[in-house]
Amino acid sequence: MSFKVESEIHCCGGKLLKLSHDSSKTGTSMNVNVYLPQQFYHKQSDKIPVIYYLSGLSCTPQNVSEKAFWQLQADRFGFAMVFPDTSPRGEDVPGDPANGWDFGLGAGFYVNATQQPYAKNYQMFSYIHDELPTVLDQFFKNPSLDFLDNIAITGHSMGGFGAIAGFLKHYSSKKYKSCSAFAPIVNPSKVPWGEKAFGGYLGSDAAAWEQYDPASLIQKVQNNGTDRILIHQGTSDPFYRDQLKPELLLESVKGTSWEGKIDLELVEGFDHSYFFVSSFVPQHAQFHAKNLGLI
Ligand SMILES: N[C@@H](CCC(=O)N[C@@H](CSC=O)C(=O)NCC(=O)O)C(=O)O
Repeated sequence: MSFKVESEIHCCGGKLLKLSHDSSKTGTSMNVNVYLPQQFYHKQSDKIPVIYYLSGLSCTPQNVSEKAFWQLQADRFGFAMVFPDTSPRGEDVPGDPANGWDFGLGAGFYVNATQQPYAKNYQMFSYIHDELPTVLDQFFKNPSLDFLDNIAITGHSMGGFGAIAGFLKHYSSKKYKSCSAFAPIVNPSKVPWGEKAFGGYLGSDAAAWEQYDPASLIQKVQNNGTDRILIHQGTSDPFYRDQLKPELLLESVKGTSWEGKIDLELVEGFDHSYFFVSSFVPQHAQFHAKNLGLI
């Protein structure tokens, strides 16, 4: 499995690599950006952990690379960042019949579609959590970079959903050392964006939806330790009350081992944009750096 290096850009103290590769899971070429921090180039670290950042609806890997300022934090703590794309793309990849931006191209929702015509390409869960880390590890073949073991996951909006779902679905194997999210869709089965995506990709079977819905998943996994999930949500986010509803996650964990372990920070006046995301990236970086053993 080989990546094409589309460009290599000096950024902060390290480099942003814009890569593409043929994915066996999606059957398409996939774009992914990787930031390697200054510690990688100056050999200040033995093993550099990786944070996977899942972007939101309509995004490519460029939005976060250009507007979230993760690179400064990566240099500060010594982790690398992986910014995957949000869906398969290409002329033969089916999109939204309604031509919306909340389904189809740019809106893969990080699930494995079971419904036609999406099942062939929209295998984003397997792509993100299995194929991508493996092929990155094989491509870089560098013992200083840890794409597989000491890793964390975060994301924004649809990507916040994808991060929490992926973290919880792999919780028994502790695949991800920590999880955080910016304005995530926490209960997709109950909101319009999620109903449209799950209906289209997974069909009408409620059990299939529950398999990915953080508000259901979290009730089935036992938190025996000190794990916490960090979430920031802007109070002026236009999607807060209809699509995101972070309070539903707090409700769902009442009486479970996760009660009191979801740190939901409501931040007054912030919206849904990358002005919001970038404002709280330093806090999320510190949270993950601690869980990844960097501080
Ligand atoms: N493209 C749409 C706006 C869609 C939008 O707001 N997307 C958010 C994520 S929403 C949840 O998943 C986003 O991150 N946009 C990218 C950005 O750079 O801000 C439109 O044009 O209205």
